[in-house]
Amino acid sequence: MYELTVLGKFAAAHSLRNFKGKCEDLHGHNWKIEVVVTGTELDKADLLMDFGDLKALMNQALDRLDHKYLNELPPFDQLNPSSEQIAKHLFSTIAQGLPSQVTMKSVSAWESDNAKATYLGE
Ligand SMILES: Nc1nc2c(c(=O)[nH]1)N=C([C@H](O)[C@H](O)COP(=O)(O)OP(=O)(O)OP(=O)(O)O)CN2
Ligand SMILES: [Zn+2]
Repeated sequence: MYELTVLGKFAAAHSLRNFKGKCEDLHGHNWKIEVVVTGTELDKADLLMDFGDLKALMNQALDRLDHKYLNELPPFDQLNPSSEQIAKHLFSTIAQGLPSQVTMKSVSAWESDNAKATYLGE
């Protein structure tokens, strides 16, 4: 089994609905994102998949969030833009673009240097 990890980042504003504290107010974060995929079959170049292709898929998903007010952007107009929901959203978005021999393992969203949420699938 092989595992690849790529890192990305985006900056955005959010507010957490029903959060009884300061995070209910509008504020922003520089999220750091970790995407981890796995698979067993290597291609003719002995790659599970090209890091560049995986980064391109990730960055396409992150570009949609970058410098936005997340609460106005689907699905976060309905779901709270917590780091948990951001990780889950990126997991399903990026998974749709993976080649058939590659499986999404996890997406982690670091909200600060010392706090992250990870989505591992159902
Ligand atoms: N499990 C989660 N907990 C919290 C989330 C989250 O997405 N998942 N998000 C927040 C807020 O976004 C909030 O902005 C974080 O604020 P806080 O915890 O106070 O952290 P700070 O960046 O202000 O750093 P300090 O450690 O307090 O200095 C809250 N919880
Ligand atoms: Zn926040």
